[in-house]
Amino acid sequence: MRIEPIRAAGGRPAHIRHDDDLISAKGVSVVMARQLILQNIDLAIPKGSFVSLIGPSGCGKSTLLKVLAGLVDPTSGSVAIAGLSPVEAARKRMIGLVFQDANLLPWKNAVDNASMLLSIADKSLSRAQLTERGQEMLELVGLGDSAHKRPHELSGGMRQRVAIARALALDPAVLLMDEPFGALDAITRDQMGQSLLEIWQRTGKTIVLVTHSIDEAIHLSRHVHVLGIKPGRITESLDVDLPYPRDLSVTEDPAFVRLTVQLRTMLRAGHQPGAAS
Ligand SMILES: Nc1ncnc2c1ncn2[C@@H]1O[C@H](COP(=O)(O)OP(=O)(O)OP(=O)(O)O)[C@@H](O)[C@H]1O
Repeated sequence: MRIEPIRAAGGRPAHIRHDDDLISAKGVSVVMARQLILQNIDLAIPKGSFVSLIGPSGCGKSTLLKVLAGLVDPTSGSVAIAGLSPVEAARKRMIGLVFQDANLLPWKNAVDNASMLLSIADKSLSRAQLTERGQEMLELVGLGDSAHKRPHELSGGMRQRVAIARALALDPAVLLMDEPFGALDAITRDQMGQSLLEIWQRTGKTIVLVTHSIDEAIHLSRHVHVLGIKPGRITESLDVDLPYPRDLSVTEDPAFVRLTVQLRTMLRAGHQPGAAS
């Protein structure tokens, strides 16, 4: 993985499809247990972008992320990741996943947890190579000094950093994150968001983040897609035209406050079942 210095990132409106779209979903609907969970989702996510999905509880954000990850098949419509099906992309190690629970192996230390998926994916790597890679990823997430600590010796935020390191060790093109900071206190959550932003700018990964937090979505993302409920569908998309690099002081910027008000209004509309898109 090439790790770049932090740089400013450009962008373009979310709804315009380009050749540089890494992820595209067209007309995706999902029916589960005879319920229409997702309806006619169109998404175009440019390579290197940071996109958030936000919406009321139960609107289908996690299901949509699972569709992108190849863990749930759409009932109709299609998804492509760099022209491949999500299952093929996952097989080629192009997708990294991070969930709310870090799910670390309690008997392994941080560096072994960080290299755990890589050790399964690439049997040709020696133990020394795995350790080197795990250590490199721990440095990237700011945990270089904690390589030998076991999960019970780490805070919740530190465990999530290891989970991010574990996903990045595969050098995926896409990082799909489902409420990764949802269980953390507000200050740790802010710090984790800031770290994620720096990791994104250093690695150039394409990140899709599911979040319930309006501030987190605006602080981190280039584009925010709002989902409405019953059925789950994209009701609005918002471009966050705040320059990168961003730090937490951006939250005091009047433009940030305006965007949070705008997003809150969009979310309110999406809370009405079947509200028009
Ligand atoms: N395997 C499944 N079988 C049947 N229904 C399911 C299944 N998985 C999810 N659902 C339903 O799909 C809907 C969307 O669930 P999902 O977890 O995707 O929503 P969400 O927006 O991520 O919710 P939250 O914000 O609370 O995590 C819910 O009504 C849920 O009960």
